[in-house]
Amino acid sequence: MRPPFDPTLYLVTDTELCSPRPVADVVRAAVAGGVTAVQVRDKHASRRDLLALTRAVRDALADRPDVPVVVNDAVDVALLAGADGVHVGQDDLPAVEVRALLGPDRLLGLSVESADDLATALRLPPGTVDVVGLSPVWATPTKPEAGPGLGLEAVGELVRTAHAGGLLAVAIGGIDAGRAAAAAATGVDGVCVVSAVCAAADPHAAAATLRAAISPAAAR
Ligand SMILES: Cc1ncc(COP(=O)(O)OP(=O)(O)O)c(N)n1
Ligand SMILES: Cc1ncsc1CCOP(=O)(O)O
Ligand SMILES: [Mg+2]
Repeated sequence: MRPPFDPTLYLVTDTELCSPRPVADVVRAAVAGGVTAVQVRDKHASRRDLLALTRAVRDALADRPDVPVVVNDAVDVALLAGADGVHVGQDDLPAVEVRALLGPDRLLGLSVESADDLATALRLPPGTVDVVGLSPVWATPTKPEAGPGLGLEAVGELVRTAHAGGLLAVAIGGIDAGRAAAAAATGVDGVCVVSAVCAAADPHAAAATLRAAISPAAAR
């Protein structure tokens, strides 16, 4: 059985943007502010360092078992760290093979950059993928190679198709406090942020502001 997964406010970490603060400290503050899921992402870390980073984040959330920790790209690290799942993109290991390594009890996220990507994801064996990351909603300096944004209308269409196929959908790319409500209004199950929290002077306050923008009634 998969762990509970509430992606309402999904933090994807960036070690450089968190610096000089330890990533685990930023994550802990952001979760206290309303982040509901965390993805450990460090494109410059060795596998060894990514493993240590993931363990540090898990330890920092030891009292928050309700907040899943997902590893970006590295299924080996996710398994070794006992993480709740892994997120892969179109150029990473194929989702079916990652699922075979992960087993049935962990979450698998897959990036979707087009209607074709989504159609391919929906043809995978049932239970392969849990959530698609619609990417990017807006162009973003955090990942310039992600290219131009899909736009809100296209994201809304992808969300409807993902839901019809039984998948959760989250939106990522260029989402900040000013855009979070519009991104959430597409019908996504959650919004993902990197710089809006990792580069914030006060990650707790940044998360609380995002959370209030996304789900005003549920805001703490
Ligand atoms: C939730 C979520 N969606 C999309 C991405 C992007 O993944 P990918 O395309 O593999 O790019 P990198 O993050 O590996 O640079 C994501 N990480 N999370
Ligand atoms: C990892 C990733 N995948 C698509 S866009 C992106 C980065 C999003 O960063 P930000 O929230 O700072 O725009
Ligand atoms: Mg990737």
